[in-house]
Amino acid sequence: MEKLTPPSTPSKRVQPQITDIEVPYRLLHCSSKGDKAGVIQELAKGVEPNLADYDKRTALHLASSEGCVEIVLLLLEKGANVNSTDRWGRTPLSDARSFHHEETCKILENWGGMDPVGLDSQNPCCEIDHTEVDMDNATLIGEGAYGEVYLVKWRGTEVAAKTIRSSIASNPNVKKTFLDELALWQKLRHPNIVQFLGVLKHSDRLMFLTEYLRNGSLYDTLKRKGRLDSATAVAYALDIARGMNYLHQHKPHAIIHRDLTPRNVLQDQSGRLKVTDFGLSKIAQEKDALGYKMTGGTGSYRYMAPEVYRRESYGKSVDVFSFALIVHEMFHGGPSNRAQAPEQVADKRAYEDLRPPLSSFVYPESIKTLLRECWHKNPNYRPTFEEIISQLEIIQESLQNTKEVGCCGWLQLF
Ligand SMILES: Nc1ncnc2c1ncn2[C@@H]1O[C@H](COP(=O)(O)OP(=O)(O)OP(=O)(O)O)[C@@H](O)[C@H]1O
Repeated sequence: MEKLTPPSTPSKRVQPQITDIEVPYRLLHCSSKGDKAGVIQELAKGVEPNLADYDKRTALHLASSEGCVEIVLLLLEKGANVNSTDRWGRTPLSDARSFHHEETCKILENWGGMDPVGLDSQNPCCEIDHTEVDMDNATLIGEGAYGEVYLVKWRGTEVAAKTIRSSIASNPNVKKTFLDELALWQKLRHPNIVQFLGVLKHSDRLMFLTEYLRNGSLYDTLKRKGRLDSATAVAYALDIARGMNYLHQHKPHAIIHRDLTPRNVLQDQSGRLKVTDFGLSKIAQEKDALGYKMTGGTGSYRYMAPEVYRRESYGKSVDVFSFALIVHEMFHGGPSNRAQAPEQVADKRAYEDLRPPLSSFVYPESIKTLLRECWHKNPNYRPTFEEIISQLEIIQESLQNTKEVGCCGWLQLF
């Protein structure tokens, strides 16, 4: 399976970077472990109390999540920003509330702490009574990195039931993160986003329901059909881009998928594509034996943006990079470098700037230009999904015009 949980033995080229960044991050590690002496030591060395990790999580976020009252007080006294927000717009108070650390909440509130995502953390996931789901007649659809997926009937309607392995769900923090992600997912409504329905209550396993998409994943389609014709590929690309644009424009903070792959794009009966499983890659970031792991690595290697592989800070454009590789596969009929191990592919992309080939026969010029922009090594040069949608709409129109003109080969128009 090519799913990346942070590699235990990262590539040699990654190693020196980790060593470099791990030193100041001891403050974060000690804060999450409740090691007050360690925190005092780090602060005495001059480590900045507002130091944040790749997800912009500070020592105060971590101590608040764990309810380490003394460390929270210490950090505040040393100048930690009580309202620093992480990548998902969460403050230390949001975290303390999520884990019901009442005393910590009071301290943070006294210091002026606010909780901008309060509604998220107080609005639990929609719950479905497990007796309403007919598990006796469930059909196994498939299995992914997180668990099995079944086709079941809920109130007489066919839906997909996704189970989460007990090895993952048994960790209370991971479970909490997971339920928070689902609570966010349940608020989303978009034709190109798989609809979340609810989490099962009183079930012996952690399980949630989504709409059932009977045509399976884009991965299955490409395996079955191979290369797609240009009109279909562009229509599919537009579906994905529209779903992703909705996630990236989400307020108050953007939702980054971080694991956009052909397996996470499903097709409904009418042929429309929908994006699924966003945010779930977060639960792959389990804590290491020391209690805190400094890593940027989540998602599947084959579609991973170079900055994620190199464990640098990253933003929404990591999804644009993955999107480009998916579009490439639609024209190509699958990954171009199937024979190579996914991690090796990611390594070469990250350190040798290698990208899949763009043969002139298969790829219209306009698509080539778009792909080069989307997988640009500099994340700042990659277009937003809004810009991608505009470009794809123009390409789609040109394709339609070409069809109407009929006699000329469509390649001439690009
Ligand atoms: N809502 C759904 N409707 C229909 N089929 C689904 C649905 N969700 C998942 N599947 C199918 O179930 C299988 C397993 O899906 P799952 O999302 O668990 O893993 P994956 O996406 O294949 O891999 P990974 O977990 O590594 O991302 C896939 O073949 C997928 O097509």
